[in-house]
Amino acid sequence: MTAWTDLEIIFNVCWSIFISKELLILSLVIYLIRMIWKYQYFKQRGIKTPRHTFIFGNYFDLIKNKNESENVYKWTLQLGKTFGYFEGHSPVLVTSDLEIISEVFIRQFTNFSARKKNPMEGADSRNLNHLMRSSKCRWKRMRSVMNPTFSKQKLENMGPQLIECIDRLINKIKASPKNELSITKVLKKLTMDSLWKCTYGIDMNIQNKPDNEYFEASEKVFSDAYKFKFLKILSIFFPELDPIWIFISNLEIGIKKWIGFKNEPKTLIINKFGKTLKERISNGKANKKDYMQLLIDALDDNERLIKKCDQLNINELEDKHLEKKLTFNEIKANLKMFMLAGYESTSYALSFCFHMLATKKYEQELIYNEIEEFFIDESIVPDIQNVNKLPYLDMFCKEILRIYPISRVARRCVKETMVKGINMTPGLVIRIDHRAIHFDRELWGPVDPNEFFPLRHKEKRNPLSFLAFGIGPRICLGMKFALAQMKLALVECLIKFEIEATNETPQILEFTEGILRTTENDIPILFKSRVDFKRED
Ligand code: HEM
Repeated sequence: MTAWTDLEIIFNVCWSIFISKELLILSLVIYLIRMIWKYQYFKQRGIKTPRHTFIFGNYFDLIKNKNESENVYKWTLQLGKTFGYFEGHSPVLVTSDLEIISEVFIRQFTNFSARKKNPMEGADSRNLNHLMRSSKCRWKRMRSVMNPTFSKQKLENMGPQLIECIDRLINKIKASPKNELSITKVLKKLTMDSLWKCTYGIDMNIQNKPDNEYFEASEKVFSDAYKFKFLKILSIFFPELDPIWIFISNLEIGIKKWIGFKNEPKTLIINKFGKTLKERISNGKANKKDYMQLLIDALDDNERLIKKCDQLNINELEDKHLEKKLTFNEIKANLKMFMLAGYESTSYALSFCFHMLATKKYEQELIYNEIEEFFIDESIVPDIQNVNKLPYLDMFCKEILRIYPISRVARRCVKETMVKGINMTPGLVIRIDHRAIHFDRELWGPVDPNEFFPLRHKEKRNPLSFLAFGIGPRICLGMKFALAQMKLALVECLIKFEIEATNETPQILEFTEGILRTTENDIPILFKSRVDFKRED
């Protein structure tokens, strides 16, 4: 009802100021007819949908209990591997059919080079839209600049900084009362500290700063994603009017700032990066080879040249014609994106690992024995390369991400095409039901996929069956860094501590979904100093 009331107000204002009543009524009628026609999208293609309502589509069923993945999976069980639903009147095709996934994400990638977006994000080519939100040649240009971020050599160089950050975590554990810690927040600080140090070359020491303004702002970006926001909802139900919603949102931010409210978290973060960036540029070519330097080396404010490259056809774009350049604003936006993409996801993956080690002691024993055997010689200390030589640990981390996938994987069609007999048109979102794939008996059996069983990764599986980091050219850019950090932190902690559950540690994790799929509550863990780690002199 309120949505209608607000629309009425907007229409009334437009009415009295700009346009005639008749024109407005005609526009409204055309809009409603278009909406009715849009609801035919899947019917015209012979694709099943759950029952939906006018205007809202399936949106409220989708976000019910803040658990989108489970709701989507329930639809898969009812409707089969491929079906459609509506967010407002925007169609979303859900699939766990590997043939369709392979076409969309790999073979026909250029027709699906965009991600699912919130209408409030504006056009993919908007100046402040970063790698995650860009598409076509703009995405390719940005990705080609960032691809070397975690090359083998660069990752090796990051090793000592990463270890320094993990040492801070160990000191935090040692200093905690009764060695008991709620780990989620602590690990978020670890992963943020590491990203600042390893990829931006700045030692923020966030782990030892209780109220770091920047950390709090980043946390707020994620927690805000769970909050009901009227403008966001309107933009989902009436995406064609997004310029209006974006304008109102910017106006709201502007007014808040003007009357002295603290900066909105995203603005605070981007300003911080703008300042850091200017400092690094004015210091001349710093002797650094990190992510920030990669972006700075690509800095070019010849926007005309850059935008010309973005207009090219991605299918015909050869590497030699690709301008590996970024504007100042793009660099700022990407610095912000990279931190948000990296810290929360890795910290939750690590939290789930600690929870598993605390609640399944035999898993801890298996990993500990592997570590003890590998590092028995005192001259070998854990580093970013050798932690990759522990096969059980590797399988353990992958199994964690199989049973607890953190991030959704979806694409948006940018060019009309046929996929497995389905006509897909620009704007259609194709979303993978990763819950269905990660728990598919044919792909992950014979041991019950509902069981936590790392050894299942020993067998060669279909490469499309593990989707924790996505697939195809837009696969997670930070995958190697995330895994290295997880393994190094686990090895360092297991050498020093036995990990145990406390009376408050939940046996089963309860999930909630905003930008990522995470746990609602923090996870308390007991770290008991280890006395049995043996090394040969
Ligand atoms: C365990 C930790 C992580 C998980 C589970 C994860 C998962 C994902 C997933 C599922 C995607 C979407 C891929 C697709 O659409 O095919 C993604 C994209 C991305 N991730 Fe991660 N990620 C993690 C850590 C990181 C880290 C540490 C960084 C950076 C430091 C990072 C940076 C990115 C970026 C930049 C993209 C966008 C790539 C593009 O659009 O081209 N991620 N991640």
